[in-house]
Amino acid sequence: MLAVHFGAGNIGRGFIGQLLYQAGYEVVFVDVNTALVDELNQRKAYRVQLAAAGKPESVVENVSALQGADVEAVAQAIANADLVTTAVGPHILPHIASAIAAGISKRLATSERPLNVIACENMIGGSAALREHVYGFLPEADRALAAAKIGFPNAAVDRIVPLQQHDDKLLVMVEPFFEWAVDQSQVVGEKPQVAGLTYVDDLAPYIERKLFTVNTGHAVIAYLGYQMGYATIDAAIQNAEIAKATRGALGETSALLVIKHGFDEQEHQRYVEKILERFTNPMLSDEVTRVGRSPIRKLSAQDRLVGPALQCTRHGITPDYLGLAIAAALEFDYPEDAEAVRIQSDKNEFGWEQALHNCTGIPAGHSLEEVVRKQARLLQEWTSTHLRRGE
Ligand SMILES: NC(=O)C1=CN([C@@H]2O[C@H](COP(=O)(O)OP(=O)(O)OC[C@H]3O[C@@H](n4cnc5c(N)ncnc54)[C@H](O)[C@@H]3O)[C@@H](O)[C@H]2O)C=CC1
Ligand SMILES: O=P(O)(O)OC[C@H]1O[C@](O)(CO)[C@@H](O)[C@@H]1O
Repeated sequence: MLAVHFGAGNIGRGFIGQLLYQAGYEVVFVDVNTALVDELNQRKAYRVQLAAAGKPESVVENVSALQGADVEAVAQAIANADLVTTAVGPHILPHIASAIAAGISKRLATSERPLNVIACENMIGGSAALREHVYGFLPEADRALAAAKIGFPNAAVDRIVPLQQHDDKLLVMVEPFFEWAVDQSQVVGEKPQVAGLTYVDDLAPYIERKLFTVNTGHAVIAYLGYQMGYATIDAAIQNAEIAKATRGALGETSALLVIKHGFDEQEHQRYVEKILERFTNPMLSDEVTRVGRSPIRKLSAQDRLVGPALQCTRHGITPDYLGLAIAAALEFDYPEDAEAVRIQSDKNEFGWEQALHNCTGIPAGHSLEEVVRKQARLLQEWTSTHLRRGE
């Protein structure tokens, strides 16, 4: 069995590639990082280490890699594949679409075998979004055939894989926990059998539970932690005020999720506690600047902060703590993050309110705007007085 996986990065190697290998797939990675592609082709294997006592390791074998620019080779691999997956980042999906379309056209010309393409990204409707991009490159004649033979089931993926800094370029350290849920209603042909992959009828509750708990909680810690001078998530969450704000924000999203999806309150609270415990893992050493990366994406109306905050206001829940994190995200001035730099320059050029509207799409006069404004003042007090670490 052959799987083509776009993105040989942290999640690609540390999660999806590992599970596919364990399920018996030969995995061909596609990446634009030449050093990574060369190393994978030279060694045909890499190590995955668990961030747990004793750092247990396993080896992923039977792997190789293609350069993303080699569209002909990538298309040929897709034509032969049994499964295609991605973990490149939401903003990269449009850039891999033409190669996937070329592969689909090649495949449809010679075979009737169904194929599923699963985007494993932190976004709602990732595979559906990729499908739109791919269809933009498919010739008219292939679209009807593709609709019957090529599935794009949406997925939710959860495993914390921080930035890697090892002498061994391929080694990847991951947390023990993982969850991969796929919408089975969109699968064509036989469902790929991968241990650790769970098929669900309705993905919405899974992805919202994950995005509005793991990613919301993480974002709250990252943006408040950055403001208060912490380098890593596990250090930041030790701060009592940050811990309180994180629990507060997850209290707001929990109330929303329980109303929206009918989750059992106690069971959901156990899920929240498990997530909070994952954030404290000192072996992950996960930088707040990684977790806070791309703040414009993270502040967008559907994403982990503004998404639940807007929905909270519609359900009578005041999103004070989410508002605090939104205010902190607007202050994330990490110079190596292009989106952070853009927000700061927008604030300078157009003012705080306009920058808030530009990033979040919160309509002028919306009650959430007032909540964020109030929390921005609170944040200023925090950071200018006793809470900035080391002062
Ligand atoms: N790291 C984590 O803990 C988790 C990440 N995710 C999601 O997984 C996705 C990937 O994240 P990471 O693995 O952390 O990022 P990463 O930066 O480690 O990996 C992304 C890889 O994609 C490659 N890439 C970039 N442009 C490409 C192109 N045009 N064609 C092929 N490959 C290309 C990069 O060279 C890199 O190797 C994101 O959507 C992220 O939100 C989801 C759950 C957990
Ligand atoms: O990968 P993104 O969307 O930039 O956000 C970082 C977040 O995603 C994760 O990498 C994985 O869920 C988390 O560690 C963090 O909440």
